[in-house]
Amino acid sequence: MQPDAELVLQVRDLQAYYGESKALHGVALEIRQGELVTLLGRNGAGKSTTLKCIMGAIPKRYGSVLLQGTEVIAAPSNRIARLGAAWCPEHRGIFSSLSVEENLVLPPVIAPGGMSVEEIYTLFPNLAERRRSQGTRLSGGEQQMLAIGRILRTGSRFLLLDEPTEGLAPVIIQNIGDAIRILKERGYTILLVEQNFHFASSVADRHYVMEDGLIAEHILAADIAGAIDRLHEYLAV
Ligand SMILES: Nc1ncnc2c1ncn2[C@@H]1O[C@H](COP(=O)(O)OP(=O)(O)OP(=O)(O)O)[C@@H](O)[C@H]1O
Repeated sequence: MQPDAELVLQVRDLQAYYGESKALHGVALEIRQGELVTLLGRNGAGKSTTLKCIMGAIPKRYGSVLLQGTEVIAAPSNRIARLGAAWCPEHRGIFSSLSVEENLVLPPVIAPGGMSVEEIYTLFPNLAERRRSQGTRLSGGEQQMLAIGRILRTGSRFLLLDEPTEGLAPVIIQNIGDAIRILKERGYTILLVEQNFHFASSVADRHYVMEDGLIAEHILAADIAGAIDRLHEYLAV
C-alpha cells in the first residue's frame, strides 16, 4: 500500500440485492492513487457485483462508496463516470456495427488529459491494424483491447476492469498485461477483477479475496508466497 497517496475509492459495508436475493453482505475495500488492486474469488463470489455497485449499475445497493471523497452510493452511473471512474465490463460492450475507430471515439470525454487515438494505437498495436474493421470482425483479444482503449480516451484515471483475460490465449493475455503495467507506470489507479491468479499476481500491488459476497482476505503482493495454499482453496471451483 502507499499510505500517503490520496484515497481514490473507499467502500464500506456495501450491500447489494438482485430482487430479494442478497449478493453482497458488507464489502469493505479501499484503493489509493496509483495502486493496482485485484478482486479475486471464484464464480459467484460477488466481484462483478462489487464493480457494478461502484459504477451505480445495481439499483438495490446500500452502504457507502466514496469516490475521490464524494459519496456516490445513491448517485446515477453518469455522475459516477463524470467523477472519473471508468468501467470495462465483463461483456466488453463493443458496438458490433461500428468500426474500431468509431468505437474508440464514442465515449464522452470527462476530463482533460485522456489518451489520443494514436496513443491508444501505440499501446495496442493490434487495434491500429484493425482501425477500419467492424466490431463483429474482431477477435476476443482485440475486443478486450478496444474495451480498455476506449475508456482511456475519456480522461478517467480510475479504471475498473472486469476479467480482461477471460477466454483469451496466453500471448494475448501477455499483451494485455503489458498494457496494464504501462498504465500503472503512468499513474492510473486500477481495480482489477480476476480469476486468473497467475495474471493477477504478475501485475498487482495487493489483492482482496472475495467469498460469498464478502472480503475474506487481504493479501499484499509481498506476502503472496505464504498465502498460496489458502488462495488455491478460495479460487478452487
Ligand atoms: N443479474 C443477476 N440476477 C440475479 N443474481 C445475480 C445476477 N448477477 C449475479 N447474480 C448473483 O450474485 C452473486 C454474485 O455474482 P457476481 O457475478 O458478482 O460474482 P463474480 O464473483 O463476479 O463471479 P463471475 O466471475 O461468475 O461473474 C452470485 O450468487 C450470482 O448468482
